Amino acid sequence: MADRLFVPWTGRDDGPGPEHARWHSVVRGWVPGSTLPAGGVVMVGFASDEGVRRNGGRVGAAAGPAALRGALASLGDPGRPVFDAGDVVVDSDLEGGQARLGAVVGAILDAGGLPVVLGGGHAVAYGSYLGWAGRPGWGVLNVDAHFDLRASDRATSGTPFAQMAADEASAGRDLAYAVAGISRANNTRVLFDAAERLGVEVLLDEDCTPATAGAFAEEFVARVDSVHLTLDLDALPASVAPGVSAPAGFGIGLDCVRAVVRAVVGSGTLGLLEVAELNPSFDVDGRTARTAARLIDLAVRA
Ligand SMILES: N=CN[C@@H](CCC(=O)O)C(=O)O
Ligand SMILES: [Mn+2]
Ligand SMILES: [Mn+2]
Repeated sequence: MADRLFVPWTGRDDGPGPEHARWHSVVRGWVPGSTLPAGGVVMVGFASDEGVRRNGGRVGAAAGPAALRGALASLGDPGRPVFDAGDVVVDSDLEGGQARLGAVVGAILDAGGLPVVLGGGHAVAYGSYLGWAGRPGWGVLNVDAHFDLRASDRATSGTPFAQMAADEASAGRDLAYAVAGISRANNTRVLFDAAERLGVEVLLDEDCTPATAGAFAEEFVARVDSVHLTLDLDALPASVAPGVSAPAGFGIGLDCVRAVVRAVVGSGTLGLLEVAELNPSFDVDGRTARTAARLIDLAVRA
């Protein structure tokens, strides 16, 4: 399937002039290989739910990037240059899509930009990783009810961090991976064992408060130079984020997720922001998309 180029955004229009500016009026198209101004943010969508399908989940996340753009569009001007590189569109060739996403992310990093990756099922994370793999000092901080460390002979939405760990091990490195929001009940012993074997730092959902989540993120950022921050929306309570494949029975408070985002942004180590698992077909009144849009806005607002 052909990838989608930038399409100009639309949204509420209160009149001309910078005082009325919103995301939709300031976002510009961006093509890999071109330059970026200082502080440039580049969004790229990963329109894919093939990994969710392979993982036995509820498909629909391929429509996530469009819903995220729709929810961002009418928020006020974020105050820094924002660009949109369009969507990597994936059919059954998930691996090909991940490779294409990696190439776009790598080009954004080469241009000095901050990639903001709009998922897509959580298989998006391995595609983003392919963009930073081999660059020194990177690590991945996941906010998720699930480890996504499944052993499998092919990529799914449940395998991205196992794939990263395997690639890093092949290159003689350890993957710096921490995850906040883990549900003890929704991950089997096999997955906890895999996490322990890989030295993954874990903060359970039941232990998350804004203070513990913020401190957990601060500890992680202290040991890396650049953070791939990936937000799986199923970490949030189902009432806040119904629009996902696997809604949470408990979930962690939005204030905990905000504490993580603030800690990473405040440390100056945010290297890549990613939102995963938005499934608009299960959303209620766009609340999951709106929440995700505010988290993106929180992370990039000047
Ligand atoms: N991204 C995938 N995450 C979960 C899905 C769990 C579920 O569907 O219950 C996983 O594989 O563990
Ligand atoms: Mn996940
Ligand atoms: Mn999850």
